Amino acid sequence: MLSANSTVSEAQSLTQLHYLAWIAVGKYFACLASRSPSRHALLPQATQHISSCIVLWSTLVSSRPCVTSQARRWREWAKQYGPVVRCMGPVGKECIIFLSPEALQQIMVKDWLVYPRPQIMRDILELVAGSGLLTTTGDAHKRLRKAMNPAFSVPNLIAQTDMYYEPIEGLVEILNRQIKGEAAPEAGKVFQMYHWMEKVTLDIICNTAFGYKIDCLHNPSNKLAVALEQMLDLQSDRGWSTWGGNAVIPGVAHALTSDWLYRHRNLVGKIPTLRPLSLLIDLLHRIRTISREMLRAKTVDLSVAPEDMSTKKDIMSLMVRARKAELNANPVSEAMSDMAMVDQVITFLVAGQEGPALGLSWTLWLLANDSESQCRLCEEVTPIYAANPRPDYRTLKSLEWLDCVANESLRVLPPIPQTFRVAEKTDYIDGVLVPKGTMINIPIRVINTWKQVWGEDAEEFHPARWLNLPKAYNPTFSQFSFLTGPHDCVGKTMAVSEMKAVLAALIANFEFAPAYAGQVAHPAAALSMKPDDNMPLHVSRIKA
Ligand code: HEM
Repeated sequence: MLSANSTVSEAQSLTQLHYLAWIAVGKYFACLASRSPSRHALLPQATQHISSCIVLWSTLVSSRPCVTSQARRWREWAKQYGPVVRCMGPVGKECIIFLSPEALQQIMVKDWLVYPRPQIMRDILELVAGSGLLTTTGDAHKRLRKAMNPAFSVPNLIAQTDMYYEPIEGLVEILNRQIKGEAAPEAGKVFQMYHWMEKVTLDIICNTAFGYKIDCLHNPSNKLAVALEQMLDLQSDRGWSTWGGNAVIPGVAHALTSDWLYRHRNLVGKIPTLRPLSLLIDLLHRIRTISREMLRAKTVDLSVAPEDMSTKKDIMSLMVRARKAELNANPVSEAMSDMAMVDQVITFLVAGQEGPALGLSWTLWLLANDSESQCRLCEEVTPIYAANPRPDYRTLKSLEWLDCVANESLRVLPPIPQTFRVAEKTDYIDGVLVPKGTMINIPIRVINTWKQVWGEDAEEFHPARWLNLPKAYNPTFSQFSFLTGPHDCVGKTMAVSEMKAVLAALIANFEFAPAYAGQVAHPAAALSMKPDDNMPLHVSRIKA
């Protein structure tokens, strides 16, 4: 076990410290305003909040290269000191990293109610993704998850797979057209692949989650696509430190989505340090307006044509239908309100688009740098694609090498490289005392590349390792990209199936290579791991 000096404070800019001060003041007043039974408990409670904010904040917001090097440092520590790393952060706040399956089982599964997502993380997620699965915990979360699970069941995913293909065919057509338009089409063209993956996955999630065709592949100025793209840019941009810092001040997240602040956003924008906030207010308003329109259209659609209801497989239709059935059976039941439904729309938009876009971009990067694996994938998918360019769920699942490639890419470069939990009571984990209030880092990328499980080449991309798994491999804890337990990723099966459908079509049609000699990856991590350079790759047509 390691007691290390502060790992997080070194890269903080003055601006970020300014926001830390804001958080501290805000959290302190929140505690004062809270209905705490004893005023004497207020100061420790406030200090607890403040220090949690500082640890999480400084981990996520400290400059992006620092996050990457910090992850690398943690990897080194885990290698050197074993599966428990205890770090002393700013203001004496502890953050512990656990890697062993036993510890992860306790935190994520057995005692999941004792280790929720930290409040600061939920505040930020609530702002961008609405109040939903990502932000609730305990009984409220259980109820919501129960309502959502049927939408992600395998029979429903089987029925949905065909909905992926209109956007996928649109993407193949666009890449083909742009390559043909080049002076020397046979030489191919460089594309910013992350941009294209963002578009195709947004089209897919709108289709599968809401039955709503936005076709942002062909309409780059689509209002929703533009707003979501700007929102994701805000996440990894320097603006993050501004809006994230303000979002955790109590009441601010709520205010940012209010009509009043929306009407006065230009005033907010006049204060230079608050300019990203003014953009955020505008984006949140646009996304919420469009989500409300989608929900209204859906509700009308389902009430006008009840006979069509059973044919609609998108997630929102299932939810509207379930709510209707619940209200019919019991008019005074606590069915989800319209506001709550809009929040679910936003949760799925945000969570359901970015993960697959990142997973696909990193997979293409890895394949571009491993021509042997790419060739083998091309040999596997080409005959399938020639027989039927819209392979169904079961066909995609049966492709062995495609499965190896998807698993290995998600293992080596997980779209969400780390997450956090907070201990709500004092207990022992892995024989180590974890005092109440301790921040727990779940270093997904470190877990996925743990040498004790995966061997000396754990950090390298070798899809073939999935054909002959190591003895120490544990199906739940050795590839942790979707976590496990009641808060694991509800969309994991959908995400993998969607990634496979896009990859099969791309690899059957194109060859991917680095955009230039000596190209290196630029992972920029805040909450998710985005390629900082939008992943330029050289794309050429497969020769017949
Ligand atoms: C490759 C793609 C994806 C990856 C790597 C991924 C990863 C994750 C991870 C690591 C979490 C847990 C976060 C935490 O607890 O801190 C999570 C949660 C979640 N994901 Fe995904 N995800 C992906 C795709 C999707 C898709 C396609 C959807 C929906 C359509 C989705 C919806 C959600 C939701 C709603 C949660 C919250 C679950 C809960 O707390 O009950 N994700 N995801």
